[in-house]
Amino acid sequence: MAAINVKSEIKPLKKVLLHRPGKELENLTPDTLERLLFDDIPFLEVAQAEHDEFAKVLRENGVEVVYLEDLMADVLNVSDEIRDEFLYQWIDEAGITDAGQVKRIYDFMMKYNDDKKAMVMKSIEGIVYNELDYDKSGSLVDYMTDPSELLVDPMPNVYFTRDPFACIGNGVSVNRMFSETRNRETIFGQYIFKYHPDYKDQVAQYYDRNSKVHVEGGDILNINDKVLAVGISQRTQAPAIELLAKNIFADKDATIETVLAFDIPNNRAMMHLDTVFTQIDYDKFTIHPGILGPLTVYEITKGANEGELKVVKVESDLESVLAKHLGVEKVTLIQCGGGDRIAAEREQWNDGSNTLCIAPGVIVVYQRNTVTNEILRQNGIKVLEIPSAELSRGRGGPRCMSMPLVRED
Ligand SMILES: NC(=[NH2+])NCCC[C@H](N)C(=O)O
Repeated sequence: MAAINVKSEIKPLKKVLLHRPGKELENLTPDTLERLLFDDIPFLEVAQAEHDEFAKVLRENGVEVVYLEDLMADVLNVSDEIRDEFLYQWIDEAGITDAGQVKRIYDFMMKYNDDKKAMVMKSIEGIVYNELDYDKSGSLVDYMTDPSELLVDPMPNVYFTRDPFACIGNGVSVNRMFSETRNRETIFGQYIFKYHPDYKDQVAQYYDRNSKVHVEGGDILNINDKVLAVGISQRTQAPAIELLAKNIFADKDATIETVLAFDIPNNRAMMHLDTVFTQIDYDKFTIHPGILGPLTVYEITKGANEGELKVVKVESDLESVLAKHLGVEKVTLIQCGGGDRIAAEREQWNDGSNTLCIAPGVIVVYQRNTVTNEILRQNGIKVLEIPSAELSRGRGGPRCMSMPLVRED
């Protein structure tokens, strides 16, 4: 099978990419929460235990779990040139411009040279100024920097591996993110798909992280081998969807014929398409009641001439659009929180609609969404619960915390 193969949201999951949260979470402070897109500071030990449970449930159900930090360590072990290219790019994108500081950070990171995984984890964790060895007497910049300050920001959202890049068919979209903090995460995607021996020269690339417009993986849903759905959301812009569609259509090997752009509300509770609905079976979805009702969807196909698009606006409802494109008579939409507004809003906030489907009718969910989980069971879905007191503080659920690399066809 191809190195990347993801042509649905529900077919048996064979291989998935995760990141086990590390000390980057301990570099969150009340002042940085908003900028770093967290709502609270998770207790690391418990978050890690919860995450290990997530990986365990996946493995027990036949899924191969690979970690971003291991793939990146392999990449940095390929050659010293690649390692240096990464380190300097990572330092640059952390906003370090002073040549003296660049050198000190580089030298500091090279202490991890014998343990590339530790180097990767440190690059995610961030660096406090006083961790570096330095002699202030040579630099005004150093005198003016508070030693207890974070010189390099942490990347606390890396455990949401769904977003910085996204597998589409046999290719990948290496994204340009909505926020500066998350844009640094896409460096990992760039290096893994360019240099990792398992992926190098084998994976079509449908988006460039240097693009000016943003798209995030949480908005990208592989409906089937012919149809891709993308949310127009807080995180994903219309011009980015056009670019993505053009690049996919230009790939002779890609099977996708239609890109559906769903116009969803632009707010944090519904930041991505996958925070409002996820597919859980051939004809079933969990959804946030907030998007029920009339919905505008744009059907994008190839235009008359090479490189052009045809866009048709469809005013419809979610059920009809999904049924049409899935080729089923009817789809069942299972509402987060049932019919109860307070339960719906609470459980939606804790990612009750953000499930990871590992086989038709089998999903991984957060245990805390008790109302929604019970309703899912009543609908015949096999619900695998994972603990979620700490992981949920980052506002992402099992789908956000995973990037499928291979699903069965
Ligand atoms: N696919 C998702 N819904 N991801 C959720 C990501 C949450 C993350 N804290 C952010 O704000 O970016």
